[in-house]
Amino acid sequence: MSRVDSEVILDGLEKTFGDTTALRGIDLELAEPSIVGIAGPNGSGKTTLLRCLLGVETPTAGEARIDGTAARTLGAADRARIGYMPQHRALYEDLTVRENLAFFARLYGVENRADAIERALSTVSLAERAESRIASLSGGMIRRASLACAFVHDPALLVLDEPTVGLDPELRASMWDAFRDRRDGGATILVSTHYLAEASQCDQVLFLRDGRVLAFDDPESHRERTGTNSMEAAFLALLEAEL
Ligand SMILES: Nc1ncnc2c1ncn2[C@@H]1O[C@H](COP(=O)(O)OP(=O)(O)OP(=O)(O)O)[C@@H](O)[C@H]1O
Repeated sequence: MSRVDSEVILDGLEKTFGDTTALRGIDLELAEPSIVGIAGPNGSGKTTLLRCLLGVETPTAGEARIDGTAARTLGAADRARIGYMPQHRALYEDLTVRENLAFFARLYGVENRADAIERALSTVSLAERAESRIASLSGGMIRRASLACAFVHDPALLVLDEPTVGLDPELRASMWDAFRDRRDGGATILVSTHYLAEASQCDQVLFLRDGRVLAFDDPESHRERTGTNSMEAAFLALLEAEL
């Protein structure tokens, strides 16, 4: 599949749920393939930001655009260029890993499905369990299967909501290798995390707090600007500077 880089724009994105304000005016522009971490404490707005970007949540004000198209008006062809791994399980538990992958490949109109499925299985090192039903897998294997389903159509934009939560260090490292592979192949990857140490593996990190952008930069610049030597310390310094 020939791929054109994906352009992502968040323009004054605001979202309220009743009395709760989840996003308070988020601006972001991404034009180059990169891994962008969305980091912040529980409830800071990470999932809401990603859901607005995907068009499954309608912003109260502002707009998210992918390649110039407002997220809430994305059509089937636009969606076929996007891969999404939600925070919660979204696979068919009674189907095998391979059957789930075949379902998503068909949904996205992948032409050479058998090859695409093998590639996705090997990316997440799950080929040996391809014929296992999802319900019989460990939590870590299910997360890898979810990631494979988000990858199977070789999307230009990948949106991953806490993809490594609950995984052991070895599995996490292999997931990050898979993200870098995709980035090197031209994809833009937005990945939310509340593990700040992990955020240092991103090309750029957007720190969120209470629905606001505290800072957006590459990890080294975050550390330099705050005079710290870890992402946790950088985030704490940014929080203190705000108080
Ligand atoms: N559908 C909803 N209805 C009401 N409030 C919501 C809804 N979705 C999110 N919120 C609220 O919006 C705020 C941001 O939530 P969000 O899930 O985006 O945060 P998060 O940074 O992803 O959190 P976590 O790290 O816990 O996943 C929270 O106060 C949350 O309770």
